[in-house]
This record gives sequence, C-alpha cells and structure tokens, in this order.
Amino acid sequence: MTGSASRKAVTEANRVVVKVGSSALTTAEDGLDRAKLDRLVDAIAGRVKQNVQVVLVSSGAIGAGISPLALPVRPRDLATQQAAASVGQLALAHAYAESFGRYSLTVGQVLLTSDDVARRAHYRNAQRTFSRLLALGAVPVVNENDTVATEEIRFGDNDRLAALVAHLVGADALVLLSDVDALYDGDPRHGATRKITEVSGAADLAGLDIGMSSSGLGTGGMVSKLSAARMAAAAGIPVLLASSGDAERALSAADVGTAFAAAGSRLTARRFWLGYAAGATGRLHLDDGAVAAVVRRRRSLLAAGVTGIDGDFVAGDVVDLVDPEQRVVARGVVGFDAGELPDLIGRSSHQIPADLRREVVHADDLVPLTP
Ligand SMILES: Nc1ncnc2c1ncn2[C@@H]1O[C@H](COP(=O)(O)OP(=O)(O)O)[C@@H](O)[C@H]1O
Ligand SMILES: N[C@@H](CCC(=O)OP(=O)(O)O)C(=O)O
Repeated sequence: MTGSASRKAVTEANRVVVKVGSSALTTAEDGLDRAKLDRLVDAIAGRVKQNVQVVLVSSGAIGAGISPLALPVRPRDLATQQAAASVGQLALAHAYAESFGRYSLTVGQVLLTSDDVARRAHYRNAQRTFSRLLALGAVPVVNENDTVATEEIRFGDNDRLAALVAHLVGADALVLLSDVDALYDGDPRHGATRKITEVSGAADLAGLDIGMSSSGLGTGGMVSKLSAARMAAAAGIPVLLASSGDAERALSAADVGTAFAAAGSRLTARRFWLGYAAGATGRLHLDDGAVAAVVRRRRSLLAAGVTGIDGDFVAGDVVDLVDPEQRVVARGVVGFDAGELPDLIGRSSHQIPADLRREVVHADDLVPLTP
C-alpha cells in the first residue's frame, strides 16, 4: 500500500478510529479548550452523518483536571495524575456529550486498562461492547482508565491504545490528531523544516530526529505516535497523522499530514493480540541463526537457537523473543515451562529426549515484529 492509498482508505473508510491528544484539547492555563473540542466534534459528526462509524480515542482527562483542582502545572506523580484524571474525565465526557448533542448524537464512554486488551477474554469482551455501541449509532469515546492504572501496567499515552483499539474494532483507518500538523525531520518547535508527507517503510524514517512532547501537555511526543503508527501499519491498518485544527480536512479529503502505508494484509485478531496486545511473562534470548529462522524464514523456534531465558512462565504463556542486541524481534506462545528449558536450550533435536523433542515456539504461534 502507498501513502496515497492510505489517504484514500481514510476518505473511503466505513469505520475509522480518531485519536486526539491532550495537547490539541487542553491548555496549561485554562484546562479543557471547549472551542477546540467543538471543532473536532464538528468534523467527526460530519463523517458520522455520512454513515461512517467513528470511534474517538480522546486524551485530555489529566489536562482537564488541572484547573478545577487548582493545580499549578500538569502533575508528574501518579497519585495526583490519577486524581486529576478522575476530575478531568468527568468534565471531558460531559463536554463530548454536550458537543455531540448539538448533532443529536449520543456518546458512550469506554475506559480501558491494558489488562482489558492483554487478556484474550477481556479483549473479546471489549470487542463486543464496541460493536454493540456502533450498531446502536453511538460514538464510543475511549480513554485509558487512568484512575486505576498503575505505573507498571499503564499505557501512559493514548497513541498505542488507539492503535490497539483500531485493530480491535476492525477499523479501516486510524487518524492521529495532535498539535503538530505532520511528522517533520525534527521537532518543529526547535526549528526543523522538512515535512514528511508519506511513510512507506522504515527507510523513510531513517535519520529523522523523533522527539518527546515539547508542549508539556502530551506525554509520548512523536516517539509514541510513530510507534503506534508503525504498529497499526504492520497490522494492516493505514494511518494518517495530522493536526487537530485540520480535523475536517483530515477526515474528509485526507490531503493533509503524514500518511503511513499499511504493510501487507491485516493480521488476524489472534496474531495481532499475540504480537501487540498480550502481556509477555518472560523472554527467550536467541542467537543470530534463530533470529534469521524465525523472523525472516518464519520457522518455528527450536531449543538449539535459544541462549538464555528470563521470567517465570509456563507453557502456553506469551513470551518476547530477543536478539543478541537485546531487541525484541518477535513474540510467541511458549511450549515449555521456564523450569524445563535450562536442560534443553542450546541442544540440537537429537540430543533432546524424544518426549521433549518439540518446538519451543511453534511458527503458528509466533509473530515477528518490525524493528
Ligand atoms: N520529528 C517530529 N515531528 C513532529 N513533531 C515532533 C517531532 N519530534 C517531536 N515532536 C513533538 O511532538 C509533539 C506532539 O506530541 P504530544 O505533545 O505528545 O502530542 P499529543 O498530546 O497530541 O499526543 C509536537 O508538538 C512536537 O513538539
Ligand atoms: N489518559 C491520559 C492521556 C495521557 C496523555 O497525555 O496522552 P497523549 O496526549 O495522547 O500523549 C489523559 O486522558 O490525560
């Protein structure tokens, strides 16, 4: 798929996930900016009225809670962030309900934790909720359930959540709206000039200076937007990154921002869950030969290519497969308990007792990840 095909996918989508970041909805001084929120809703409602199903992933709860709680700046500690999110989420949901109400559209609030997508049964449950909400004509408004998410398990920024939701609801496209109008060769606030309008693969990203948020309101900056865009693209979902001020153009003509081409066909729900949503309980360290076999030749992982293990997993758990440079190159369902593997790793099949002679991770249960 090319960048222009991605733009076409946005304009022709039957179902689209739109993610809007804190920096596009809130200001440090006044919290929630209702005028900006209304403009975003105008753009989305326009598409909904054309029978496009839109799922909105909206950040801004923490930002919207700053001024009601008289906090001087965006809090950095988890407890105050959670308190701010608790107050702000209410304001945010209320604002969306009112704003979509101008178009006689009903919103439904969906607050998710990483557990809701990491566990397969919860994932399916969330899928059912979205599908019913959309069938009933409501606009689902999604955020992380910040008040209960702990440091270890939280998504933190909503870009990854949006990519997960895009696959979960079977969206035709993902639109990421921020305070910046496109991807640049560096942070535009610090003088970068070259706008990148299309990303077809890793080569288009080489040499770019991808930075963190400089607005002080968002969390992940361009780093998290890029990794979310690449996650969605790898799963077969085209992505458009644009400014929230251009929301109307982004959703109708899609002739603004940066388009990320989808790579190949859509991953099945199970393979996407395995590669990107499931929580890994351990790591298997691979030698170079094993990396080549599982990533490039799509073979099963055999004990001979495993150099070490971390974690206390049991057969059937999801584990990360790590290359000699410590990069996660794939994920898969492990066929052995952690306690069984030390006697087997590094050995070729004929050195392993017949009853234990099987794949450590079977190719059908293994998803290579783009670096
Ligand atoms: N290469 C880059 N291209 C564009 N923006 C960048 C780049 N590197 C860093 N940024 C910064 O990322 C910010 C957007 O991230 P963030 O504030 O987290 O947004 P959001 O709240 O929408 O998620 C931009 O305002 C910009 O300052
Ligand atoms: N769930 C948090 C999102 C945190 C955040 O800043 O996300 P983002 O603006 O998308 O980088 C909130 O609503 O404030």
